[in-house]
Amino acid sequence: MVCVYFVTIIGCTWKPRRMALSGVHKDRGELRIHESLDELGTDLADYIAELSETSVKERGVFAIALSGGSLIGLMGKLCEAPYNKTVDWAKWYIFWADERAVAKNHADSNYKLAKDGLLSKQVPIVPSHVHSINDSVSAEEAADEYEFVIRQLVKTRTISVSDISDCPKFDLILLGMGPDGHVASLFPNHPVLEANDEWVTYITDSPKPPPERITFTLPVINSASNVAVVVAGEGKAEAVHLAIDDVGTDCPPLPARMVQPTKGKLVWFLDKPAASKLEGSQFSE
Ligand SMILES: O=C(O)[C@H](O)[C@@H](O)[C@H](O)[C@H](O)COP(=O)(O)O
Repeated sequence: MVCVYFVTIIGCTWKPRRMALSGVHKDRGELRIHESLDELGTDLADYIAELSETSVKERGVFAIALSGGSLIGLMGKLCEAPYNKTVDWAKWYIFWADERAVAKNHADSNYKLAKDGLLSKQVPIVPSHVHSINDSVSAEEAADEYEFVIRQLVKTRTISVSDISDCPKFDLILLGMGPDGHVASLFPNHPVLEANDEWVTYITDSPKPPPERITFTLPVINSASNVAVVVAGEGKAEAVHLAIDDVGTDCPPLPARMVQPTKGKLVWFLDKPAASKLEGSQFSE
């Protein structure tokens, strides 16, 4: 089905995509607004499969970082035809942009979420390429250890390196966003937003349970070649508006607004309810 929309979003130029409306915001990246979650899932799977192909062609590997939350369910189509057969899974190296400090078999574990929803499906991911975060040490130790692992993989260029800093340059970092505008475990007004020296850090007072978490810092997120923020539902519409529209500088920016890849590409995958408060947006079919 081809949907035609008439939309004006301030600062954007738009073109209809196969199943979505796609536009490039003047400074907040590409916006892809979908009619349904099913369409969003198909577009997301296409996008990840294309980036994987390009990266494997250029570098021989694909270094991808996942988050938790609804993102993993929305990635489900990747494990179905045609992607289960066409994606070069053996070249994937998988990381987590954030993790909760709980056991790997705990219902809150982002690793468990991804394992149950993706990694355990019929896709030939190499187990030694799955770099989960150590669940048997403190959050602080786990963050240090994870950064060390990433440093070793940057040395061997399994993960690329930024041309303008010493930061790792992941081929793709996938983020969800909470209704408060947090991404990974970077929460509004939290000192973790200022962590610039570490690649991976930890918090012990997350406003969203569980309290102890490990997270990539903003410099790492903003050094990636590609960052996708995947957001669905009306409950997040206000945060989407604050993260994308020109809202002035009276209030500190939401963490999601601080996602500004320096040289990489930012893409927002939204459904219509999540996009409903974008300034000047009027959807009509
Ligand atoms: O571990 C986490 O809590 C997540 O990584 C977190 O950053 C998540 O992506 C957002 O909270 C959105 O989650 P939902 O999509 O489920 O709202």
